[in-house]
Amino acid sequence: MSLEALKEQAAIKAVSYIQSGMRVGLGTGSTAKYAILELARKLRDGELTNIVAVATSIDSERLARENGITVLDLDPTPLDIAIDGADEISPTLDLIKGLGAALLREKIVEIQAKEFIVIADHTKLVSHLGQKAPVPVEVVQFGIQSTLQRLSKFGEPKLREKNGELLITDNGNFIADLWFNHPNPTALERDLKGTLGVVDTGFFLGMAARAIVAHEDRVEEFSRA
Ligand SMILES: O=C[C@H](O)[C@H](O)[C@H](O)COP(=O)(O)O
Repeated sequence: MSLEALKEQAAIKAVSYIQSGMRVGLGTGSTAKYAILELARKLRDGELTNIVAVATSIDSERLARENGITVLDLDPTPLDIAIDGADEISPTLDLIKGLGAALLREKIVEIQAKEFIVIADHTKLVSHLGQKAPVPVEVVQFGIQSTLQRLSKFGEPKLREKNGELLITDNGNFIADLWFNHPNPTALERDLKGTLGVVDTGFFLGMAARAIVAHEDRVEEFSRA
């Protein structure tokens, strides 16, 4: 089965947790896209009604609206559920996110969800964070070389590019992908957040309540202990 099919399977399972009347956080990326499309299908087919959503990126907001989902701005009311992909999922459901550059809005939305469900194909499972991916760090544009120098204390930061230009996030910032070799993501997250010029990081620690991961032969589901 293709990876795309696995992503779709995980997304469809996650959307089965959405009930009519819920406020839903919509993720960003190639896996979250399938959750948005499945939610839209259920609304169209009348399997769900009275759903409002908040999106974690301009792209996801556009996709949701184009498919008939009502998207509101985030306000302080809790969301019932948020569904999103991840770049790495540890055995304790800690995550690295942001290889799609949406980490800041994702964190702002998903922290407000009563239940955050992470969805993925099996290639995202790792034994420890940083095994396969750098942690994306959102940094302000001003003084970028100074911020990169401060970040180099923690690993090797590299400014992300897209189409030959520096990538600019939905929030007008840069992304520095930081390859790190640090045994304790909680301590690293604290240090990174305390670094001048850093807005936020792609560490999502203690946030996901449930993971739905599609393998070739089964869809595995596990909850935070
Ligand atoms: O910034 C992007 C997000 O954190 C994505 O959810 C993450 O990168 C996973 O994306 P994908 O499902 O495309 O692998």
